[in-house]
Amino acid sequence: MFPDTYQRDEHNRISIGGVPIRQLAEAYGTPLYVLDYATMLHRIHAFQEALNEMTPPGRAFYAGKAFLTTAMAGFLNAHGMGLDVVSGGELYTAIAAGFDMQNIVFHGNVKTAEEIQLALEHNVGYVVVDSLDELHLIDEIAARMSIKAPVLLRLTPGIEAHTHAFIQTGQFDSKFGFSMKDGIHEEAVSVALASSHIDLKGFHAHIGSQIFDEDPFVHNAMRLMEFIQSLWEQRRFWPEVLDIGGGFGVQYTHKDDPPEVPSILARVNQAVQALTPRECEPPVIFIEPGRAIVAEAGVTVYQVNATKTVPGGKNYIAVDGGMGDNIRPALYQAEYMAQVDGKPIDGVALYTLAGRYCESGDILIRDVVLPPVEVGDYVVVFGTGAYNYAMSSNYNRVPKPAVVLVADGHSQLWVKRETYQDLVAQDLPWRDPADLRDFL
Ligand SMILES: Cc1ncc(COP(=O)(O)O)c(C=O)c1O
Ligand SMILES: N[C@@H](CCCC[NH3+])C(=O)O
Repeated sequence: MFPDTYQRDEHNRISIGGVPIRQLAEAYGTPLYVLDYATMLHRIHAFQEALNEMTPPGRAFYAGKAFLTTAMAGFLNAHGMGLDVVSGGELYTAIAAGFDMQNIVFHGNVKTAEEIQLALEHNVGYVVVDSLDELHLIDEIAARMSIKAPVLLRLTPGIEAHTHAFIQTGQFDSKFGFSMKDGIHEEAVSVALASSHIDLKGFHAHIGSQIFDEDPFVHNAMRLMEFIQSLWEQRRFWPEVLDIGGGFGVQYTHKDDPPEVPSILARVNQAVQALTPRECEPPVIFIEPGRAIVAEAGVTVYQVNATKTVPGGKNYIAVDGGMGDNIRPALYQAEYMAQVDGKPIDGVALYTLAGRYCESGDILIRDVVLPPVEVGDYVVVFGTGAYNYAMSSNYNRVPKPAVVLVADGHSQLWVKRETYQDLVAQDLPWRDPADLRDFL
């Protein structure tokens, strides 16, 4: 759950990437998202090594929804990672960063005509199709552009991964993709193969997020393989690509026991080889890890604003951030671990880490054992690299924190802290509705 470069010195001062947390807090303010370069790089290399062990070698497309900025896209591109985007905004971020567009898969259960056009104009590697309506729309746009759109069809394989219900996606009644239960997936294949503007490259199935068991990943690949075997037998169609999505679990607290990615990928490889007919080449396996690359690379630094003990004995620590920068506890009852900078690691009291937002549910950590905490202390919450900044909001008109990268004793700003001026930048002043000239 800690960044790989996490250290505590003899005075219990925490540093990440060789930079003391206190120094970062003083230089950039709090709350502050800190990302460790070394951790991200190690995770990327671990995925790449495991994928290179596969025959044919697999490919990784980092899921931008976990955390994406222009600098992040540039960093991924420089290290040969592909990118999974789910909106025009994520796509535009990749374009702005000069990302290799062939190394992009474009996802999402809703893609507007403008988004599809933008993706095709920039030659994205693959568009992952979610519905028959979308397939027809892509066909129409590709026909207008006189091109063949490279697509994967997203299937829902009926695999229920054991994770929070809100982050399961593989079950038959999911809003995503073509269910493999009622034949709609076969209809989609027929439409795709009949179109002269669709190039059906393969299939995708993502079963959920924060998954700890190895088996669902392997079963997902097997379910896809059985389907393409049937396509081969019935239509002599064999795909180039099978994309098994992301979802590799990470450690947020000591209770979490993440799976071994090399073992999952070796088992997937074995299943794919075994289920490939002799006349065919095994498809290239794509994966889309998001959380597993950034979650543990990130920490959030907060400053303690107040402490109080309420009737019943509960000890609150109120910090200067909360659900605006980390919605996951409120949304999924997600659990996190925290430490206090400059204080002993052994706790003496049970605390509730409360956020600053006007919601009783804005609790970052329900129960955390910490040393005595005082106003002004810096509290570090671990494992916040994924789906924190990405899901942040301006609730209560609180500006979003800065994001800073740390490496080898240095820091580099990746996203500036929002200002009050930024908050009002898109607002227009009040105008009297009586003056209709101001209205459309
Ligand atoms: C299609 C798809 N791919 C990849 C991911 C990334 O998941 P994770 O961050 O759990 O690896 C998601 C999110 O769950 C997804 O919906
Ligand atoms: N946002 C979720 C995961 C959803 C994944 C998107 N398919 C989380 O924080 O855990």
